[in-house]
Amino acid sequence: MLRSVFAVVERRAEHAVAFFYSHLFWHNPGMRELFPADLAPQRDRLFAALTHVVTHVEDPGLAHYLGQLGRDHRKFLAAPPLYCAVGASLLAAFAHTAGAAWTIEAEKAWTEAYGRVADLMQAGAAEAVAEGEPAWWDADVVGHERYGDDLTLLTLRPRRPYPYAAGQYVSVSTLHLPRVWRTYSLANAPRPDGTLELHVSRIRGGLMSTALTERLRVGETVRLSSPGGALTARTPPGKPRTYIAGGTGWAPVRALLEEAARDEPGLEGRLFVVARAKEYLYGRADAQRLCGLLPGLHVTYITAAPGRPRDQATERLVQALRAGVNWPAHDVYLAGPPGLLDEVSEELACLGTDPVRIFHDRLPSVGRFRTRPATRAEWLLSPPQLQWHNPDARAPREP
Ligand SMILES: NC(=O)C1=CN([C@@H]2O[C@H](COP(=O)(O)OP(=O)(O)OC[C@H]3O[C@@H](n4cnc5c(N)ncnc54)[C@H](O)[C@@H]3O)[C@@H](O)[C@H]2O)C=CC1
Repeated sequence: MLRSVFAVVERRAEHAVAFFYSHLFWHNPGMRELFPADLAPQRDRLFAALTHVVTHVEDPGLAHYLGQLGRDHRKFLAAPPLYCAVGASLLAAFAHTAGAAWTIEAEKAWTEAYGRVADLMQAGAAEAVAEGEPAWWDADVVGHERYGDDLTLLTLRPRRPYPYAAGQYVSVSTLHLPRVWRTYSLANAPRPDGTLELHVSRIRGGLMSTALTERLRVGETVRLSSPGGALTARTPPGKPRTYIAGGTGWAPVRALLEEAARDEPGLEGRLFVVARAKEYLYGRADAQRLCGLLPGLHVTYITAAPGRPRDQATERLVQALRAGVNWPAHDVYLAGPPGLLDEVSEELACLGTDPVRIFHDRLPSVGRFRTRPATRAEWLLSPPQLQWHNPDARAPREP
């Protein structure tokens, strides 16, 4: 029942989301200020979350997932009245959009489902409060280094201990863009002094990357969410592995290598560092240093040929991967732009790497939100990619 109604609503997602926010803010004008000025990215997150729920209804892990989501939603100042108001507006949007599929049974099923979702999220939030976990971590900007026009290395010092594992990412918010949160990979393994490094690539039209590059200054404070991400898997000792970093995807790979240099300096593997051009290989010196500490790691740098488009570097990378041997034995850690992740994952699967041993996160690209497909044909031709901060991977996972 839940899925059949959602299938109809999802096909009219643009319309449903527009109706949902209009309904919410019309009936609760005070709640507008809880949301960012630009609601476009929100609509994808809302449907990403709903899609996750309806596709995992029978999954026993769903309750845990919703608990984590509730914990994480504290950074949006989500309190019980918001959960009630969102539920009412969501059901109104479904009723408006689902047409003949919105029967009495459908309304009952969705009302119960939303109630359960809201209860689990609020229970997760209450648990976090009881454990003393903050809604967000304030962190002081202690370093702001520019590399060329587009790249900034930020060093942050959280004001209280920030627990995370190498390879994870964090949502960041700054007062320059109230209520906007964007994900960035943490570029270092936990350090004794608690400082964190983020690599920010300025994206054309990207609000947050531009604010962090152009407007943020040393001495200011940013907010950090709890960490998330799938690069917390670890390869069993002795198993070979490959790290592939595209652009600022170097950040989480650097963190993983830092950890490996400390815990497993004898590891055998390959490292590919890919950038659009030579001057964008900002991690080269660091990669050399880490490879010095990891003598079994063989590094290859790949850039596009001068004057060629940046994606040519990916073609070159794919050729280099094809020249490698023994792919079925390797675990692969992959980070970079979504296009690179797709091409490389596909290629590695062809080369024999077990797809469940290819670890990557899909961080949302700022400024590239497309309209969602509205018809079955559009879905088929251009399936939506669900991209959002997934907090459901906090603790380091066992391999
Ligand atoms: N944990 C992760 O996976 C991380 C992912 N990112 C993602 O990286 C992107 C920003 O990175 P930049 O440094 O600006 O990278 P970039 O735009 O300079 O790209 C670096 C390389 O990635 C490849 N690439 C880019 N777009 C591609 C496409 N559509 N198809 C095939 N290959 C493509 C190209 O080889 C390019 O030279 C954002 O999308 C961000 O979300 C950034 C940091 C961490």
